[in-house]
Amino acid sequence: MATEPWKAKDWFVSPWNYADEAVKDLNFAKQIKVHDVTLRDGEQQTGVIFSKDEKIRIAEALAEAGVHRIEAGMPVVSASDNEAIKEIVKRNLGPEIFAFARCMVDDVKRAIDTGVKGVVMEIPSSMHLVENAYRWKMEKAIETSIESTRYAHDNGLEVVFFPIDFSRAELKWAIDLIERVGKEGHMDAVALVDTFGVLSPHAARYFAREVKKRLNVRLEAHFHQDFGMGVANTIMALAEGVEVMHTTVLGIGERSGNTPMEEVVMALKTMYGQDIGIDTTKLTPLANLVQRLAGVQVPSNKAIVGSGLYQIESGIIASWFKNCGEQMATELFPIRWDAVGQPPADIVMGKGSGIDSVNIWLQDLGMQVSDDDAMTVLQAVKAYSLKNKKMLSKGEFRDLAKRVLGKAA
Ligand SMILES: CC(=O)SCCNC(=O)CCNC(=O)[C@H](O)C(C)(C)COP(=O)(O)OP(=O)(O)OC[C@H]1O[C@@H](n2cnc3c(N)ncnc32)[C@H](O)[C@@H]1OP(=O)(O)O
Ligand SMILES: O=C(O)CCC(=O)C(=O)O
Repeated sequence: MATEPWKAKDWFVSPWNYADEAVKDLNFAKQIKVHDVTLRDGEQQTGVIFSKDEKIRIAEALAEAGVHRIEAGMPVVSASDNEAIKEIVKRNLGPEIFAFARCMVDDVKRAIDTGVKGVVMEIPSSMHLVENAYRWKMEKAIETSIESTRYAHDNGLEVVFFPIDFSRAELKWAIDLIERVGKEGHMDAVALVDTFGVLSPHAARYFAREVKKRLNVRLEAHFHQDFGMGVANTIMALAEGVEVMHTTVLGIGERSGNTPMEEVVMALKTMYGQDIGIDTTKLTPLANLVQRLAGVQVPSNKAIVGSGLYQIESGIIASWFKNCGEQMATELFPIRWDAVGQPPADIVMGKGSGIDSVNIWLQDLGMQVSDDDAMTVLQAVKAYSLKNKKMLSKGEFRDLAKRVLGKAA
């Protein structure tokens, strides 16, 4: 590892992330893999609908970014999903392709028919959800899990067992049941599932540790964002040796969504020294593609991929940028724009602008003005921005500057 891994060409994070005392209990797996669920759980975000072709386009972009595994969908949801999964398998894009299924032999048959390598198999696992939401007896959940996971395995599929609401179940009891399904049925991996995003980071470590003690299979983290904890929880689980993280592009997904891939990937790389092999320069183009095809609004300040992250309005920051230049851009941005495929930093003009911003824009227009005139323009910019509740375009700035300085437009 580099001697100062917190400060590299492309990033500058806190040195404390690497302090011996801070890292002593972190036990990351040698190879951490991304299992992308944008095409299944991501599409479960209300109102998000991907056509077959859109799913294929997203799968291609995920493959280009180096995602290790794609959950391409649930065949029973629609004929279009079924066809999309088949086509994604056929294209042999690079990542392993999995399908999602209920713990039902019929669902597994549909997965087999698509040609996928593996299947993520869901079953409710908390007593309250089984009784209240499914109105089943627990024994039914166990029997159908055993029968269907065995069927999947016997037919050549890799099985990731997916206990819905695992994080709200009585832990020891749930592990006992899962152990039984593993013995009498089959599982190659178990997902630590926080269906309702109700796990805290300290409990995520405990969760991973307790399951790891008892189940000798690969563990995978599937966390939701109801309290915004998905990223922290995923990293804490990975720090306990969990090998696979389930994420979506932009964190789209059911309710407040899933763990956003771009955030975990960049946090792992910069704050934990874990490069998991994703081409991070593809993160913003991938996010832009998914945003467009999903038709969702993404806040401009969204971590890593937001459209406004490298726009500098605040005058003080604009002065920092003037002094640091592109060379020392990580003094004011924790990650360089090109490392995540963002456009270069840009000074924009608005109510928060300062004198350096105005002088830079005036210079760009070829206007040499006195300090007093620059101040007059700055005050006019602030008034204009406040009145119109917007930033100024280059054209608006030029017209305003010429008007207040008494020059012909
Ligand atoms: C926490 C979450 O994320 S929930 C979101 C889950 N994802 C989705 O719902 C994806 C979109 N859903 C759909 O397209 C449809 O709901 C489908 C195709 C999945 C199912 O179709 P539906 O018309 O709702 O139900 P369908 O009648 O086919 O199946 C219901 C049966 O599945 C059984 N079932 C439900 N979940 C499971 C499971 N995990 N394992 C085994 N059986 C299950 C039910 O008990 C019921 O059985 P029964 O007919 O013997 O009573
Ligand atoms: O129930 C399902 O179909 C999906 C469940 C899920 O993604 C979750 O529990 O987080």
